[in-house]
Amino acid sequence: MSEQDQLQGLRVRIDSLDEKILELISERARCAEEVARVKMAALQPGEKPVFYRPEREAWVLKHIMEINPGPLGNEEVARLFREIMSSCLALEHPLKVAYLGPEGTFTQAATLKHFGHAVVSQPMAAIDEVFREVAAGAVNFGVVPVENSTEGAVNHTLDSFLEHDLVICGEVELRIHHHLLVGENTKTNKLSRIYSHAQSLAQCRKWLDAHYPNVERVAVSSNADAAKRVKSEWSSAAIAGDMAAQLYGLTKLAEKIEDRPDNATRFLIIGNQEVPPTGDDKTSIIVSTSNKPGALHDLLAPFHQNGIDLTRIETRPSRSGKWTYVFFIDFVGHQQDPLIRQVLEQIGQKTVAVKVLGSYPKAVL
Ligand SMILES: O=C(O)C(=O)C[C@]1(C(=O)O)C=C[C@@H](O)C=C1
Repeated sequence: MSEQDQLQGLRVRIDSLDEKILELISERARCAEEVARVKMAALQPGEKPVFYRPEREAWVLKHIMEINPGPLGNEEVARLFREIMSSCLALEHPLKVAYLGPEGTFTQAATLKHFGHAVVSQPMAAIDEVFREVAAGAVNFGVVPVENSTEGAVNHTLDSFLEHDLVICGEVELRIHHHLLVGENTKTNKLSRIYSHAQSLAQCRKWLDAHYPNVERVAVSSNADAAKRVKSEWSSAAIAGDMAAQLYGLTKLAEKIEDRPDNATRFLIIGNQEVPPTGDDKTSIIVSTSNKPGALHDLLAPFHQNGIDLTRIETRPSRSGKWTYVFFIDFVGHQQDPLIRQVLEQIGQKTVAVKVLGSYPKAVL
């Protein structure tokens, strides 16, 4: 059989499979519409419907990865189902999500990775604004960066939790690849400035020392802002990611220039909704202790005694007194698990105050 005939035969098969896939996706979407009707019908007077169910979404994605027969990889199939669910949810009720902008930031990429492309995403100028939009009910959820594997905690986010009463509903992790970007008119042999966010400059410090030791490094409010400036300046370059490069039509002079190849940032989804357990959850708490010797040891002992995995501990000034501190602690488990309840009670007896920021499914994608 000629190549042409073979291709013709395979394409006929693909067309027929696409039609079946479309039929099944449409049937799934009709099911989601039915789910929305059931949720609405079950509402008590004054109760608001909850369309977005992070615990269910985590289960669906994990299940798909478990039964994936290949040849597509697990991440690839999960990404496809992520988008199908995103569209189904938009049929039920379009979600509004605020993120740390401007457009083209890694936080926008994290938002789309977590919620899919069918959400209505709104860029905010600062982390605190994301918190305020969610608290005011202007959006359903917010997405903010909380820690980077190279540079550590994002203090603005931690501090905002001290000022707002919001719940952590999820987490998402994003591999961060930085590129050196230039515009069409950039004279690449005459670079005098490299713009980027301070954290990104820090994440590429060694690479910059080796390749551009004498070029001024200018910290700006975001990587997307850096990319925007470069468009109109012939002697500047920016360090930013793929989304910003695409958005501003820049080309890569050098790719993946981050000093650590495993550079990743963790983002939190903030909202007003408590998330039920999935069996594979994390919990985040804020604790303030008295300022006396052994206080931190007393605080951590119940975790150790009960075999609970701490995944992170961070200290910040409490803002309510000089030299007093609060601890942000993340650990494995859900606040409704009996063992975790017991640990939280024990901690409550030993500390000045404990506040649970939320229990949420571990990042799946
Ligand atoms: O199971 C639900 O509660 C749904 O609303 C359906 C569905 C889905 O498409 O599978 C859609 C949105 C939710 O966030 C979770 C799952």
